[in-house]
Amino acid sequence: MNAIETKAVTKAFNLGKPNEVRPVNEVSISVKTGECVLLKGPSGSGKTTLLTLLSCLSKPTSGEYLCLGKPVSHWSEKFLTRFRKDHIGIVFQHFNLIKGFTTSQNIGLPLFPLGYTQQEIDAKAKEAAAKVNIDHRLNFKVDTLSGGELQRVAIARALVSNPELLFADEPTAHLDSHNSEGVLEIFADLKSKGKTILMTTHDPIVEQHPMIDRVIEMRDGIVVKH
Ligand SMILES: Nc1ncnc2c1ncn2[C@@H]1O[C@H](COP(=O)(O)OP(=O)(O)OP(=O)(O)O)[C@@H](O)[C@H]1O
Repeated sequence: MNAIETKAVTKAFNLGKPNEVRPVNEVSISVKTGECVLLKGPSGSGKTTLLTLLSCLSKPTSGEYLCLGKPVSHWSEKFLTRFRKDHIGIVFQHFNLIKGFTTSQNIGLPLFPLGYTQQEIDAKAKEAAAKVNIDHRLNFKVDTLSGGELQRVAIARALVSNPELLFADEPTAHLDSHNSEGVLEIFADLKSKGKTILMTTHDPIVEQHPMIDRVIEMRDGIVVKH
């Protein structure tokens, strides 16, 4: 089964205006359940925009997206948000953590709408933090953490709800080689448990990792290798 399937998906900004751009232009790709796929391409080629669409954070301007077999491109924001919380984990390029909140609170955020008690949320946040070696900072406000620590908090938050689909935008960008290897081990372990992973990277350590099944390459909003 395909976890991800897009049919001529386009994302346009400033539609119909002189400054219209199409960072994603009629992209048709598929990713099978359990695959680990790397999304590559030069800066500005549309990788983050495509990742944002695939992770159900935005809707395509045209085309169709089937996520875990569901026609999500036709859904309302409300359904899309619920679907994302139930099934999708996202590691953002710029982390998107909440300042003033602790590591534990940030990691636990995706669990709030899912009906867990505060005790359960704290326990799951601690477990996810331990996986990426950030459990010694659970009660620190994220404002005080280093770039590499913030990246690990962002990864723990993506893992905390045990999602079937994991999207990661440059997940090792701010990590030293030891922590990069650690993150890749976690991703490899998730893959061995049947999770589907799609990530962007410019990091050769990621590109050469044996868990990568396939590379999708983008140029100027178009998929040039699939
Ligand atoms: N909201 C927006 N409005 C207008 N243009 C946008 C918007 N979002 C993205 N773009 C443009 O789309 C293009 C692709 O951006 P995107 O961030 O997807 O590229 P990328 O391949 O992820 O780049 P990088 O490797 O540098 O992160 C860029 O030229 C960007 O300026």
